[in-house]
Amino acid sequence: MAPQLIAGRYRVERELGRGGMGAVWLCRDEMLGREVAVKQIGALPGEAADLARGLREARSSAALQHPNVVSVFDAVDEGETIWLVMEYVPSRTLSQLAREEGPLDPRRAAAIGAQVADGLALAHERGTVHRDVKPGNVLVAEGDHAKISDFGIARSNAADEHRTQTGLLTGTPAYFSPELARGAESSPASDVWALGATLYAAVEGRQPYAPRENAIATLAAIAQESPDPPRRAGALAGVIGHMLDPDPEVRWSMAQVARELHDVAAGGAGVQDTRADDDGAATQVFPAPVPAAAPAAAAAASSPAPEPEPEPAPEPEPVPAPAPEPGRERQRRTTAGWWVAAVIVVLVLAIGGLALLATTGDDDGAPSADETTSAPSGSPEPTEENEPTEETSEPTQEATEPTEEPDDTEPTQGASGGEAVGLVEDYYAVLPGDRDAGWATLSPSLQEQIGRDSYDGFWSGISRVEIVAVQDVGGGSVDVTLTYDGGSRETRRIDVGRVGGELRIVGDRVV
Ligand SMILES: Nc1ncnc2c1ncn2[C@@H]1O[C@H](COP(=O)(O)OP(=O)(O)OP(=O)(O)O)[C@@H](O)[C@H]1O
Repeated sequence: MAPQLIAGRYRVERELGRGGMGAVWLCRDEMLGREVAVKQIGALPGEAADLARGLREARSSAALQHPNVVSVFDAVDEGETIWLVMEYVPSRTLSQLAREEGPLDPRRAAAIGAQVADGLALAHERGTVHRDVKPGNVLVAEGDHAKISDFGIARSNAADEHRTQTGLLTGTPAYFSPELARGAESSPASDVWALGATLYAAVEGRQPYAPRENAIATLAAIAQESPDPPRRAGALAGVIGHMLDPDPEVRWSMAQVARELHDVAAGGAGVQDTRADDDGAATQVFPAPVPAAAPAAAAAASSPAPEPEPEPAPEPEPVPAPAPEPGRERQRRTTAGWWVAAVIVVLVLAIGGLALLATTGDDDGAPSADETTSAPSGSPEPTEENEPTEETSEPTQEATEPTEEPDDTEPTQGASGGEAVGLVEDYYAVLPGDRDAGWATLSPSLQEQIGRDSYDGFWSGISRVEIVAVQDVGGGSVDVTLTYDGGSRETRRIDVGRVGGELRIVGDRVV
């Protein structure tokens, strides 16, 4: 039965939804006169102490103020029940969105993912791991403003992880990384995997690992096999590939993920996923299709996410990898042997006294409670029927990418090689610190293509950019090789011209 007044202060207005741990209520905070979302967390058998510790950490996560993180205002302990008081976000979860609208356009998914990655990157910087990143925990509000929720079960890095004191395993198996599935502790890298799996599900309309008969079988599959390469991810494919790197040591950091997602969201062509397999051969597990005409966005220089075409278009096919085919990595992991599954089973039985508590809210594609108004699903795994269908129209990259044709609405005159090199050096010298100055270096039509929000979003995730090499390639164009934050490196072709007599950057793409 619905409570009426929680903690003597929060007046219940209606139920917002239910997850594996309990209900979430829309309440009015009578003290502060504002609406809040209050989540009920039932104590698990023998877990009171652990829960209390988790809640202390939830309180400390209230200090995590970020526009893309659902704020936690309070945690109220009322004996058997604990209430988490959060910012109310009128929204749909990402899983609801995908279910209602079909698989997302890759650039839209990248834009949502970039915001979530921004929030998670800050959490990681502060030493907090989310531990339950999944589509059901991504709240998407008006204008696709995304927030990651459920930091309530997050723990600081030092704390006990997915395994609780009595051995219950918390989290959502479908979004477990391979190392977690093998029994490792959660880490920032496992959050990166989970966000990769979340974006995969958003664009593909299915989870990276098809639901199995039970959670342990799902974990075994994750531990042993690579997911099928995404087929609809377009420019997002390479980023997802890096996020789903089976090796947590090599997997990108959340900060790098954020940067790359902003770039794709802003129209960038995306990265190739070229990682070496055991033979040292480059294996494109998830190649990013790069249409010949794609202009690629610039360090933010790119067009905003195009609107999806109304007409269905054929699915973009992954670019064939040169030598070893995408299935190779999958095969290598599969042949690692069934012992992995056995280890998982033994581990779970040993630590858990048979208990495996897997949160299974709408994250897995199951209908959310606010759609079904039913009790939380007792089914350990979601059903395929609840996944977004694949029939939904998906614009091809070719259809949605802006072309490289010069913008004839903006008369430009060429620049000399020296002028172009000088302008590019000046441009990167002011970034990322002075975004206004950087922005002013772009021609008006490039500014219009990119959008100031995307530009700021891209550069706000970077603390240092350095020019490694710069080369005049003629015609007012310059190839510049950059490193971001001393890590990721890319080469961009920057086109410079005179607009109204002033030197400006008129084009930019990854080469
Ligand atoms: N801060 C919030 N503002 C608005 N709605 C929310 C908020 N938090 C949760 N909800 C709604 O309540 C539903 C249930 O949330 P909850 O966090 O319990 O689900 P879950 O993440 O699927 O479950 P679990 O806790 O098992 O991971 C969500 O699907 C969402 O629709």
